[in-house]
Amino acid sequence: MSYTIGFIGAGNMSGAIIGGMIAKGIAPERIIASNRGREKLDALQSKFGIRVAQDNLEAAQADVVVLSVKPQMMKAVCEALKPGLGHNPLLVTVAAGLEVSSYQRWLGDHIALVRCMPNTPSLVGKGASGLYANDNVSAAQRQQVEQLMQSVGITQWVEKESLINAVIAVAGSSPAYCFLIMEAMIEEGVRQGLTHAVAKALTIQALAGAAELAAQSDVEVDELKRRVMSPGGTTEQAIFSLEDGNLREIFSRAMQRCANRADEMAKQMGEQ
Ligand SMILES: NC(=O)C1=CN([C@@H]2O[C@H](COP(=O)(O)OP(=O)(O)OC[C@H]3O[C@@H](n4cnc5c(N)ncnc54)[C@H](O)[C@@H]3O)[C@@H](O)[C@H]2O)C=CC1
Ligand SMILES: O=C(O)[C@@H]1CCC=N1
Repeated sequence: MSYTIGFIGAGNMSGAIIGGMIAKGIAPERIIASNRGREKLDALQSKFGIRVAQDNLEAAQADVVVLSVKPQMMKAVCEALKPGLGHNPLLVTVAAGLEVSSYQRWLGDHIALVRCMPNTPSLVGKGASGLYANDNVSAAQRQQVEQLMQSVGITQWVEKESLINAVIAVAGSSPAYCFLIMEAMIEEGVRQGLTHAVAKALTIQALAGAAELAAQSDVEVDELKRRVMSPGGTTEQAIFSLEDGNLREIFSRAMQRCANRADEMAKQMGEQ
């Protein structure tokens, strides 16, 4: 793999993907990034040794161009990039709630575009990305983006664009749900007398261990849950309490709001 990768926008998500790629051994000189301010670019350059561009058009000369600005900025960024995309690179957008049709309106119907919905654990090689390709993306380009994103975690293709919103709810946004759960567990551990450091270390390892066990196990997660719940023991009291509190419904509502927001953003920005 020797093609070059340009990142337009060097914020949290680009930083996570770039960091993950470098950790996986992708040569830093193959990566070039642009950003509105210098500070984040300088930080990425000194941390990872990647190349930084003077402007977006320079980063867009790469073979694969990752569009990673906030959705609200995307139209202006794309319109300014358009004259510099004559080499017809593979475009990969990580923006939530912006549909292929919008990019085609801004950049032309011919563009080869993959919508990728990654998440920040990409930084530590544990990313989970959903991918959707428009009809102009060749089989070789599909492989290219898959290989790229698999350098920072797992990938799953979805064959209907609307399913990207479900991917946001399940994977793009979900690290934040997990951090909230961690916060709540650490707070209660401290209330019960542990130091913050001890509660934090145990919480993180318990959740990471549970995730690893689920990943390596050939039984469903409900069975893994059952194996912790000794009848008449402690765990079932906690699980009963969470079920009584309608945790499933809480998650269902939260994830619906997440996906609905992506839908709403697509409608708002699709009109631009
Ligand atoms: N943060 C996350 O966990 C995830 C974010 N995303 C998507 O990634 C995209 C970027 O999000 P974040 O990295 O979180 O935001 P961010 O705000 O950290 O990064 C965006 C970067 O774009 C730069 N920027 C703004 N206008 C620009 C312009 N005209 N030209 C060049 N750079 C410009 C900003 O200075 C900033 O550094 C969004 O579209 C978001 O939907 C997708 C999945 C997960
Ligand atoms: O909150 C957001 O809109 C972005 C998309 C998925 C994660 N962060």
